Amino acid sequence: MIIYGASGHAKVIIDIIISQDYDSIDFIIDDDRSINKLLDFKVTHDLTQEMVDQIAVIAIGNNLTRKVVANKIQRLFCEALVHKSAVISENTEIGKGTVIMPNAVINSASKIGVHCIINTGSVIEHDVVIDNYVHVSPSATVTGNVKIGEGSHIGAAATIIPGIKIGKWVTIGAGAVIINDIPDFAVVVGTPGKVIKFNTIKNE
Ligand SMILES: CC(=O)SCCNC(=O)CCNC(=O)[C@H](O)C(C)(C)COP(=O)(O)OP(=O)(O)OC[C@H]1O[C@@H](n2cnc3c(N)ncnc32)[C@H](O)[C@@H]1OP(=O)(O)O
Repeated sequence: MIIYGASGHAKVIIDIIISQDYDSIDFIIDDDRSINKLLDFKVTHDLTQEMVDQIAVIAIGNNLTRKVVANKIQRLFCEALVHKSAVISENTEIGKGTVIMPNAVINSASKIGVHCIINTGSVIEHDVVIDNYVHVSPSATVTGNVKIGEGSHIGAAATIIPGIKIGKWVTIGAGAVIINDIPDFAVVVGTPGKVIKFNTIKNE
């Protein structure tokens, strides 16, 4: 397997891979030539012929950058990587390249897109629909029947009450409690959550 991005996020992905004995970590690749090592792994900077048939995961925390890289490299991406301590209903759909961190819970009939991050200890309740490139941060709670649009970031320990629709490329601040639908690109903080500004996302 190839890990794209020698980041802190990559370190957690390495733990997931080791926790499940999924596959060996064959290469870690990063554009930044000043990074030569991540934990005990060598970091390389150029794609070589021997990497061509390797499945890949993108270890980049920024949602837009993850989307740009996924579209650019057009590789065969791995099935969802799930830490062994995560609890996932069998009645879920989870897209390729998505990573599920330790102690996350995903309940029945939820659907999660490609290249998402479902971070440590977060809860995705039943019948939730999460679009591609979303990040649900540590300890966030997404309750039943919530929908989250592409590229949105749900901050650490935020709570979204049932049935709410979060637009695309939204940022929900850490600790916010979301009780109303949120428009595309909004940045929302507080309890109850209020829109304070809008993200400018180019080339989404
Ligand atoms: C494994 C990992 O580490 S995953 C990483 C998870 N990351 C997170 O959860 C981070 C979530 N990000 C936040 O909460 C950020 O504060 C954001 C994105 C909401 C806002 O960040 P910025 O755009 O830089 O806004 P900025 O810091 O200038 O704050 C703007 C205003 O909102 C307030 N504010 C910012 N964040 C919050 C928050 N979480 N809750 C309440 N108020 C907040 C600020 O106090 C400020 O108020 P003021 O204008 O009255 O002074």
